[in-house]
Amino acid sequence: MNRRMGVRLFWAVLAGAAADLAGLGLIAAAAWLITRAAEQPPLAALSVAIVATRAFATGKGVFRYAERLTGHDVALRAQAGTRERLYEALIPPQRPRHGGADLLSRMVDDTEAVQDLLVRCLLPAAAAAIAGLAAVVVGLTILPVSALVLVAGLVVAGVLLPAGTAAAARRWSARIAPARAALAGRVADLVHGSADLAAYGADGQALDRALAADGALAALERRQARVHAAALAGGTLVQGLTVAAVVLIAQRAGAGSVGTAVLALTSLVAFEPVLPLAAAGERMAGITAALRRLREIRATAPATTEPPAPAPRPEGPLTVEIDNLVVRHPAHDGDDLTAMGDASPRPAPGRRPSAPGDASSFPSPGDARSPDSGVPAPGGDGRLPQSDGVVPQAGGVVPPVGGVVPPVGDVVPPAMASGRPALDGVSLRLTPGKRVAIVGPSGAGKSTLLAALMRLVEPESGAVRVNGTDLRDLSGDDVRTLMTGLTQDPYIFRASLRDNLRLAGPEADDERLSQAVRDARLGEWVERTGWDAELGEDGRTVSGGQLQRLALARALLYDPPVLLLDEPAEALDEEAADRLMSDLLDVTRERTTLLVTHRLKGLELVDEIVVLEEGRVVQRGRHDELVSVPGYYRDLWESEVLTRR
Ligand SMILES: Nc1ncnc2c1ncn2[C@@H]1O[C@H](COP(=O)(O)OP(=O)(O)OP(=O)(O)O)[C@@H](O)[C@H]1O
Repeated sequence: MNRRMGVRLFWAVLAGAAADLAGLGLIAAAAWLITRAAEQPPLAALSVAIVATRAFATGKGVFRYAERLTGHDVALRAQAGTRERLYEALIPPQRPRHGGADLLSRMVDDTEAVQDLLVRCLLPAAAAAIAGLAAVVVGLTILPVSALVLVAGLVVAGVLLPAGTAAAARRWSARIAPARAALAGRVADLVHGSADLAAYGADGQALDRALAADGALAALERRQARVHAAALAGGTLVQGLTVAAVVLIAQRAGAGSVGTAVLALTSLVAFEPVLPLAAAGERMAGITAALRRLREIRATAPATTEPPAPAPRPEGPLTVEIDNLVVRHPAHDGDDLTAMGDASPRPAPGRRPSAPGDASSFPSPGDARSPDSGVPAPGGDGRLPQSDGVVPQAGGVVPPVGGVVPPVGDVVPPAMASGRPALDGVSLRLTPGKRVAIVGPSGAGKSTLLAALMRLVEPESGAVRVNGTDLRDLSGDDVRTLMTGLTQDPYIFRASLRDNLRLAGPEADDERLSQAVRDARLGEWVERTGWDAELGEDGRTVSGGQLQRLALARALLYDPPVLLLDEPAEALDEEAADRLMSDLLDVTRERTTLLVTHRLKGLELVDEIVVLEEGRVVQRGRHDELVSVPGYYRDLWESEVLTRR
């Protein structure tokens, strides 16, 4: 917290304490006034008390207003600052350790905890301490022994009870938080997976599971609410007992009716700001947990390290040299997203689970590729599945809720399981205008190579250089200005078609936009749909093929010096995919391009084909050379020719 915030907080505490003191003064003055008036003294003897009562009554309202204003001002500023720091922490490429629902709840609920910490805990506690102290001082001046009783009561209600509720809440939240996370995961599954659940008739089961999670959470919360009610009742009981004790002591000590009334009412009012502290203690447990979760996110190390003084961005025609590159993905600790019912956004419509002939696009760093579970190919012949776009599923098994259907067919064992690097000594040279295609079975490391080029993963050894400058010396943003393209699971925003495209070219005029959609073979659809048509969130109103082409149009519009394309024809039917690939090879002529693909048709036009297997280059050359020698490429080519017949 900076100095300015500290000063604001100080004023808020002062205003809160002044309001409580005014309340105390009001009761004390009123009590004195009423009891003294009963003795019928001359009016002049009451005038000070009358003025004081008025002043305290007005002051209480004014100070309370000032406290609310300054307190909320500080709290909202602190919350905004926390959100800002959280967003900043999320900007650099990171391993996605948290599911979408979890992250959203951290961004909304956990940052609100900062507001509660100030408004519901720290400010009231500070104000209550000052008011309590003042009440004790009043007691000390009238009857010191009554002040001791008051101190005891205030300590029980203001310290012991809140400590007890905080401890109980910690115990409860240890049980409630997982139950809440389980419910959030189930609900996210229902929302994002509704189409799949309906398709496999699994919606009833999923709904039952969500209802069971809801029931479990409700039962825990009911029990917690009982503890909460007991704590509140306990506070009121302590208040009553303390006041009764003070009255008894005052009477026994012969404090007189005025003194007794002042002591009793002062004690009663001193508890007013103290009693809510039991609830604050309970909230405190949730707040500390929320702050810990926020720190956890902020402490997550970025996937790559930015250089302290980035080198200038290389200009002109670019030559990219990949030199003996080794990349190893970090092991995932703890967050098993699929097992937890990962609530991350569903794959784009039309996307299928990773399967042979169907690579998912290049990953965000740390993307846990659960599809690559190493399920062996039926018959182990490494053949491609039929190319009608239907992915065979093992025995027609209903996909696990929140999980992924295991792929069948041509996959290499996951790098994680075998401890091998995802890329193991890959070298490649991309000169200006050269087009290179990367092919290989699922899990071979193709997407990892593109991620390394976009500086989304850190190489273990080797280097990627652009015009001689190591990517590690450039800022990540600069690298992604030079080399980018069709990303993994492209996202379509809830915005017009034009705005969705403009994301990649805010300055682009209509002609450039039209050219990009024509190049992505989307012209007809755009004409039919209209540039101003609103597209749904996550592309829910467009087909898988349209989404893919729209993303491709975006990449073409951005027009980076080195164009990276990860399975641009994914999710298209064979005819459309062939057309798209042929157009793509047309528009990328003379453009430095790295193309990851499982479709070999048209690759005779590229300058070099690199075959990756288990992170290593196993074949490289031109199409004609590769089909003339036995190996993965020729097998793939033959199976493609067979399936086209
Ligand atoms: N974020 C990650 N964390 C851990 N392992 C990963 C991660 N991303 C990929 N891997 C592993 O690295 C290896 C290469 O994965 P990569 O996604 O690069 O393969 P790919 O050839 O692009 O596969 P596909 O064709 O299915 O997209 C695989 O074994 C995969 O399990």
